[in-house]
This record gives sequence, C-alpha cells and structure tokens, in this order.
Amino acid sequence: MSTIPQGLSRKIQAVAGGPTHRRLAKWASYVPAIGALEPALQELSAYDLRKESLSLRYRARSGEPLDRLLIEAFALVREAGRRTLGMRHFDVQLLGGAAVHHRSIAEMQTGEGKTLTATLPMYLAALEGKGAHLATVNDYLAKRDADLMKPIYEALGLSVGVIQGQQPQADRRKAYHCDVTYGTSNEMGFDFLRDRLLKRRIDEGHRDLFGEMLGGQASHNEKPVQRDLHYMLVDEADSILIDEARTPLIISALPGEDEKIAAEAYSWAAEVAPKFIEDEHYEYEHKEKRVDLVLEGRQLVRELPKPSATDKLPLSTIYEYIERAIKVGREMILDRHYVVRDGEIVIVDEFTGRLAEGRKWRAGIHQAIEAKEGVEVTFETNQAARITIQDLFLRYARLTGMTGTARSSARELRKIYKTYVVPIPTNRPPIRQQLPTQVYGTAEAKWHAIVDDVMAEHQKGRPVLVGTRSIDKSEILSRLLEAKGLVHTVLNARYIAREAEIVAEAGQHGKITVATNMAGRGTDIKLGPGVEEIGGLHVVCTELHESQRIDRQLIGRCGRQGDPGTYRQFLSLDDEILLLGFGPKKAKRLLELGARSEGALSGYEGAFRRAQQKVERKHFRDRKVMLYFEKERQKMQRQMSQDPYLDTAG
Ligand SMILES: Nc1ncnc2c1ncn2[C@@H]1O[C@H](COP(=O)(O)OP(=O)(O)OP(=O)(O)O)[C@@H](O)[C@H]1O
Repeated sequence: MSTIPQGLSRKIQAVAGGPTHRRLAKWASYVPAIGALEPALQELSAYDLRKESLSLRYRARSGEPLDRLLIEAFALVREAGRRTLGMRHFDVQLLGGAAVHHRSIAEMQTGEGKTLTATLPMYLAALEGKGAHLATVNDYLAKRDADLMKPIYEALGLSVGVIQGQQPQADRRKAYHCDVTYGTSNEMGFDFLRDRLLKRRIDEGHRDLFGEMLGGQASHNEKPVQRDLHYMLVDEADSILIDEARTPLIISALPGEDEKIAAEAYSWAAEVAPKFIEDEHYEYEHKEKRVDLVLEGRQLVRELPKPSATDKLPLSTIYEYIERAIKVGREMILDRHYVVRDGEIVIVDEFTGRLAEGRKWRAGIHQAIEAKEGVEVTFETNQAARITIQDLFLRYARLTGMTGTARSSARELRKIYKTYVVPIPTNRPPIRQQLPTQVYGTAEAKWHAIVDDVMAEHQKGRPVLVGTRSIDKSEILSRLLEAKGLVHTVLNARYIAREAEIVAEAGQHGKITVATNMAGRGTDIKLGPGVEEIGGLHVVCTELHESQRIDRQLIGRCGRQGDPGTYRQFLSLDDEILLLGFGPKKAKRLLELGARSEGALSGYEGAFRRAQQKVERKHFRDRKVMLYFEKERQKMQRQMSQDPYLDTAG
C-alpha cells in the first residue's frame, strides 16, 4: 500500500500514541489509495459514476466484505461530494470515516465537518442493502443533515429517508426502507416499540386498545415500519449514548380507575404543598435531593381536607404524594426545566437546550409537575411499552458514532457500548483562544460584567454569542442588554422556528446573540464579511454546566475550520454547580463570602472545576446503577418468558 502523506502522518502523531496511533496509521494508509482512484472517477459522466456505485453495491450484496470495498467506496463518495456539493472530503475526514467504519467513535473537533464525514461510512454500510441509520439529537438536525447530504447519496444511486415526529406510519415505513435513514434516537425508539406492540397484536390476533395509539386502523398500515436493526451511526454520540440514555422512552396505555384516583391525589398534593415549611414539616436532603416529612408534617397531612378519591389510598402513599409535590415545588422550575405548551408539560433538555418531545420524568415527577401547573395529569402506570436509548442501540448489529467531545466519556462508552473513542486530527490547526476566566461574588455582579464584556467586543464590531443554561436566564440577560441599548437576538426553545435564520446571522459583523444550549449542537456559525480580520466570533460562557462536554460544545461555536475566535468563562460564587458538587454547607460558605466581596475574585476557578467533576462522577454512577437494574429486570422477565419491552411494570 502507498505511503501516508507526511502532513497527515505528523497530525496523527500529535493526537494519539500507542494502539490508537497504530490504528490511525493503518487507516491513514487508505488515504493515498483513495486519492489514486480520483482522477479516473473525475472523468466519469454522472451516469457512469452511478453505475460504478451500483456495481459496488452488487459486490457488497454478493457477500464481499465491506472492508475490502472501503477504498473504492470512499473514493466514490468523495467524488460525489465534490461534484454535487462542491465539498471534497478532506484527508482527515476520510480518516474519520474509516474510524467510524471500524466501529470506533470518531472524535472530531467542533466545526470539522462531521455531517459530510458521515456520508462515507453511511454509504459503505448502506451498500449491503439492510438499511443504515443515522441518529441525531433532534428532528431539525435530522432533516437538515439529510437534505444537505442527499445529493451525494443520490448521485451514487442510493435513496435517503427522514423520520420526523408526527409523521404518518406509511411515510415512516417508506423512510426506513430507504438505503439510508436519518432520524432522532427518540423517534427510532418509539417506532421500535410501536412495531413491537403491533407484532404482538398480530401474533395474538386481536385488535385491542393499542389500535388507536398505533395510528393505523387501515389494514395497509398494519405492518411494522422498521426492518431489522442493522447499522447505526450516532451523531453527537456522547449526548445520545450518555446524556439521553438515562431517560426511558415510554408508550402509555389508556388510563384506568387507579389512574383517576392518582390524578386527584396529584392535584390535591400540588395545591397543599406550599403549606409545608422546610425544617418544620419536612427535611430536605440536598445531596440526594430528597424530601422527608417529619412528625409535624405527617400530622398536617392527616389534618388537611382531602378529596374523597384518596380515601382508597394508604396514608403512606399520601405522604409520598406530598413529598413529591414539595420536591417538585422546590426543584422544578417553569421555563428552566420545562415549559407548558398546548396544555402539556414539555421537558427542556439541559444538555441540548431543546424541547425533549415525548419524554417524561419518572417516578411520578412528571405528573406532580402537571398537577402543579394545573394541566391534565397524564398517567404514569400501565405502560404499554418501554425501552431505554441504551437498550435500543445495543440491539443494532453494528453501532458506531461521531462526536466533538467524547474523550471525557471514553471509559463509559467503552464499558457500556464496547466502542472505542478515536481522536481525529483537525484539517487546519485550530486558533481559538481562551481569554482569562472571571469569577464574581454574586450572579448580579457577574451579569453586569458579562454585559460589559459583550459591549467591549461589540464595539470592535465582532459578533458575540452568549450561552446561558436556561430560558429564564437568557431572558434576564436579554433585559440587561436592552437596558444598555444593545440590540440582540435571543435563541431558545421558544423560538425554534427561527433557529436557522438566527444562526445564519450570528456570525455577522456586530451581531449579538443570546442562546441557551441549543446553540451548542450542530450549529454552524459562519463568519460574515470582514469578521475574520477583527478576530472572529467571541463566545461568552455564563455558567458551568453539569458536564464539561456541554461547556466545550458552546465554546466550539467559535474557531471553526481554522477560523479565528475567542471565548471567556464567567462564574459566580452563587452558581448552582457549587451547591450540586459540594453540598449545602460548603456552598453556603462560598455564598456568604461572595455576598461580602466586590469586583472580580481570583483563586476560585479550580473549585468550580472540582465541583463539576463531582457532579459528572455522580451522573456516571447513576447511569451505571440504572443499567444494572435494567439488565436485571430484563433477565428476570426473560426467565418468565415475558417481553422486557412490553411487559413493563413501571
Ligand atoms: N470537505 C469540506 N470542504 C468544504 N467545506 C467543508 C468540508 N467539510 C465541512 N465543511 C464545512 O464546514 C462547516 C462545519 O461542518 P459541520 O457543521 O458538519 O461541522 P461539525 O463537525 O458537525 O460541527 P459541530 O460539532 O459543531 O456540529 C460547514 O459549513 C461545512 O459546510
């Protein structure tokens, strides 16, 4: 095989050593071989290029191993990219594609072009004709990426389908029967469950109450939509395989008598919860976030008038309703953790800043929030089917992924999914610059410093992107900017329809954009004319997230594809991360210290990172425990000849 180009060899040397380096070096040796095929492919007509591709498909379907077809396949995709989109895959992108093909999770820096890279392994996998799925974090990205990349696949004779929420069954089936299918992991998981329910219904030969939920009364709809789960490429793998993996997808059955009682109990508990006072009626355990009624609290529960429906409930259950309502009243904040939309509670995903359609909190929390907000209480029990994202992906014959930020989760990904994270070098050296972090005593002082920073960069004409952790905070900042006469745009889950437009403008001269985490995922901010010369985009981080990966995603909006860019982190001693990481005692000490201090403080940065690491470790432990219990539950059910996805007790 031909030798690796020197530049690429040096780049590989710089990102990895040991076995990872050996693997990268092997894949890099494909690069010159792919390049050697290019001149001949460039000569081909569109018709002949397609013919080449179809003959490769024939070979794959005749059983020739995909590894042997990789070089020809990648060369074809590169040529199709050049012709149709004017984008010729960079050498490092070929390397990333090879890593993904070899079942690794390719870690490519933000802005390195994962969307384009994905076409290489997707095309190769799709040649087998068993379907290749690409899962992204939301419907918008699924559609955008599929539309963007479609010309490449089509030039090579492959069909592309997209799964979207609210799509009719027939369209879904069609999309899953395409060679390549883009969609979200949630939609793919729900389709899996609906198919499973349908198959059981067909097996049992009766039409039961699930008919309506399956959305298919007509007989032609009575067929599963998915084929066997064959190949999955997870985009933003860390987010989907780790952050999202915690929440199970659930299809609920219709409510029965017990649920009606429960609904009344939730509503009543939400109404009376404000009467309960901390340390008088209940104790709050900060670390575990647990509410425990004390004697006086239980007394109060017994004294309060209750709806007659609750007569059927044991007292201990009524205490739990109250404890849950108090917990929800304390911890779950409207427009931060959730929004109310069309009479429904929709979770705001902390990790992506987007609305997590169809997801529900567990253990009655979702219902308690519904009761608190006075919307209809939907039911937690009588699940018809459930699956976790983790389970779903582990069912694929081949699972691979890409991400900008996986290294901190490498161990977890290896342990749970048996996939290795491989760093891919950047195409051009990154020149993003970190400006010194600033720590303040209070949030108020911090917000003012942020406004000053925005103003200073804005006056130079640079575009500024400010990331906030929640919708309410993005709105606080918006008011402060307004007070200073700084014209700006707000991007949060409320304004999703204008997202593309807002993002397209965010890199223009003098533009100020305030965004929740949703700007952190798959958002490509292009610099406007003249912006590169004055330093590119400036990103302001206003708080640490519960995981460092999310901070890095926001930072990754600047300095893309070798562009210039800067970022600065602002922190304050009353930030929530300190409470979460260190517990109430230490957090209170820092809070008091903060209230006494003035101006920027020094020497506290390390504490914030330590707090964040503690929170990260806790989440990791929680996920491990969840996986263990899921496995045990499934094992037990299989022993009882039950279907672990359908026969669920909650
Ligand atoms: N080979 C290429 N030639 C020309 N432009 C490219 C190439 N690859 C990627 N790009 C451009 O680089 C930009 C970044 O691509 P993309 O948004 O896919 O990056 P990403 O890796 O997904 O980033 P993020 O992690 O932030 O989502 C896009 O504007 C894309 O068009």
